[in-house]
Amino acid sequence: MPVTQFAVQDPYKYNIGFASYQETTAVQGALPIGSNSPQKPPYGLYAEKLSGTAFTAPRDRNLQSWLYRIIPSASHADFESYSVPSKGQSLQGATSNSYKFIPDQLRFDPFDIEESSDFLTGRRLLSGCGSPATKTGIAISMFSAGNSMPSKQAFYSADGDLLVVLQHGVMDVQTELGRLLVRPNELLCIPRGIRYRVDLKSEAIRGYTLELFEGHFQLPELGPIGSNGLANARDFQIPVAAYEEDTESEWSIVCQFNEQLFITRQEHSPFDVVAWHGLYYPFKYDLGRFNVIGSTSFDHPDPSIYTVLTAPSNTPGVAIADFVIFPPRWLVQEDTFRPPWYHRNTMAEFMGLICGEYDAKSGGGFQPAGASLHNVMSSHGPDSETHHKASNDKLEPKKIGAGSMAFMFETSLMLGVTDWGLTWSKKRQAGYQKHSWQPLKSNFSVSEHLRRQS
Ligand SMILES: O=C(O)Cc1cc(O)ccc1O
Ligand SMILES: [Fe+2]
Repeated sequence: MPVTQFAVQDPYKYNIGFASYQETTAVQGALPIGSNSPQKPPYGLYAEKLSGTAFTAPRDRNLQSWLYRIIPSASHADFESYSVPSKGQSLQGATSNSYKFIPDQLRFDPFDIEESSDFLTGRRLLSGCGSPATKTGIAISMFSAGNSMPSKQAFYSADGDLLVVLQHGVMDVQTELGRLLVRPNELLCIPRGIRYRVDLKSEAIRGYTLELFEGHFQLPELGPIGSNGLANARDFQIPVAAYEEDTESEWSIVCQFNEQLFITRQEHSPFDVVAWHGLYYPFKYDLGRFNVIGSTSFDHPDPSIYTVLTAPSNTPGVAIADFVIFPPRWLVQEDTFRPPWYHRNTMAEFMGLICGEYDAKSGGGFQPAGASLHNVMSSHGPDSETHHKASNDKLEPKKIGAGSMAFMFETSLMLGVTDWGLTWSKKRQAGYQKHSWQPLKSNFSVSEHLRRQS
């Protein structure tokens, strides 16, 4: 069900279309026509280019935007090192250097909401691989907040694109390129470098983030599915230009650079972009609009049919990160064990739950705001209870996952876990593997099988 049914209405206007060329202006005539950097841009604005790819990237991957702003972003003081005041482990305290790479299947209880935090100070690195300095890999964090970011503060990350999966609350996100309201079941993507701030439109927020240090997300190919299906390009929403004129107050800009934070100050709002055009911009997508495709005959398909976005590696068909969802859907397969099969995967699978119950893990151990990690080649699948039930269920058409939305960050990389995840957060479930799979008993009996066949 689309999030538009959600109680909090979205006051903002959007343009639409994944990877579609945009032009938007908050003041008529602010966009130069036919050129990008005229000698004198309209209204005395400064032209500034924002590159999301190398200038020379192939046309079909090239992401650039032209911003027309009141003061260039270059006008600021020196950067200084910055530590976030936080009770938990700060971004600086947990970096990729401290990852533990372990094969254990991991599951986490719902992560707490840290009321005293804001979106910036409330991010806790949980898992990842690679390094922003070499533009390789990803990082997965939990975030929670009970406060808006301080007024006159903005944040940007030089490390990579940020995918936000909001699990609770409502976020009002002011970006250089315009404003977005984000509610649970909506996905937000803020590309590398774009300045933004997060105000709360609810008492608290909580969710998951994926930082992509390399490349960008794109829609998966549809192949034989044809020209529509899964996440349709039309359903991606892009902010329209919205600026504030403030060349008096002191603003602080916090920057994440190679997992460290820096701060600089300037006497003008970073949200002064009056007009922009290009292909590099933030967007949001309502997961309720996902068009689910599935098997109408037999067998459980690979979860890749539920891919919303993929960030490809240089190896064809292999992703640095896929964002996959498990929306409500009908199961109709005949003579089929319908939950996911037992499997070992060369990709690592990090899962989270926005709401409801994940059909493959019903026993209550995988809860909204919790998580699981099944690393490279770590065996997993239905727990013994789910197996027993699904092997004996009557195979009628059945709607599963009503009111539920589970998701998976799937990556070709091995995922390390921070000490915050393993111990400090106190959310790692003891005995996950023991309770899920060790109770599985042998059902092997040749004579019983032959008896049933005769
Ligand atoms: O492990 C999981 O729950 C995720 C998953 C779901 C599915 O339908 C098939 C494979 C898979 O890894
Ligand atoms: Fe899996």
